[in-house]
Amino acid sequence: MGSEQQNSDEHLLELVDVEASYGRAALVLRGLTVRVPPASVVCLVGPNGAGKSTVLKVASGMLAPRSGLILVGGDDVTGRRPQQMLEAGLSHVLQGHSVFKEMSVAENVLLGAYTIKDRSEVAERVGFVKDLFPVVADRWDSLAGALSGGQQKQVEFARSLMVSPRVVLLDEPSMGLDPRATNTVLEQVLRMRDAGTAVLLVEQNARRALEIADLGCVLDLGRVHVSGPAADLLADPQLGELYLGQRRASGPTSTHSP
Ligand SMILES: Nc1ncnc2c1ncn2[C@@H]1O[C@H](COP(=O)(O)OP(=O)(O)OP(=O)(O)O)[C@@H](O)[C@H]1O
Repeated sequence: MGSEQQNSDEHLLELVDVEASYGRAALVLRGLTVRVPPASVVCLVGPNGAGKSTVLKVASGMLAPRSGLILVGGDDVTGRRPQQMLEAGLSHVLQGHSVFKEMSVAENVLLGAYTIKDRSEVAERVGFVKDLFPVVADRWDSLAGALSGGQQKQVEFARSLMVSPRVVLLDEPSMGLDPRATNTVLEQVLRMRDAGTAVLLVEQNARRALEIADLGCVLDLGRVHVSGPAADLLADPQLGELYLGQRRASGPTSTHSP
């Protein structure tokens, strides 16, 4: 485990030495490096205000970095706008709920395909997301507002996959869901990965998210404090105590307060 993931040609998304702020306010990201390999779930954890959501905003072009590089498949996309980031292969599922409740599941999902002109490609993608998310297929003609919170989140996932992204950026997909719905949503995250889409995940439920992630990055004060295989982060007692809400079974209590 190290303070930074190793570089390689294999990464789909790389944020390298990124600094970012909101307007002229103080830096929120302070030289942060995060890399997402293919076919992986990379989870960002850390205390409130560490900058996790900001990493996703920078990656999707919602917030331009002050310095540093953003690479997609090795191509420099630094400074591109959200539509261009989408075209480069980065699809952002924002925090909170973004389904249009008075529209059908079908209409919500097809909103994700508005840039695709080829109708056969749209049909192919509809088939893909229906296979991946059975609830989307089963409730295709239902009003989205009639679905549970966890089901609505899967509609958002399906919408984000319509453009065949390389990496999906998921910001706290379990927010507001009960433990059972959280488990369902996180299982669907794994299905997305297994179907070929890498995932950069921010989750309030850090422990549960690391249990399903391949890699984890612990952020603190806008930097990567430590990163590595998610299982290693989970097994580290100090990280558990400081960042994952877990007390050590014995030994002195840390005085750190992240
Ligand atoms: N739109 C904004 N304008 C100004 N400051 C912002 C904005 N969004 C976030 N910030 C500030 O940036 C810092 C990092 O916020 P961010 O949401 O990225 O943290 P986070 O790690 O995702 O935290 P949380 O777990 O609470 O969502 C915080 O100090 C926050 O107040």
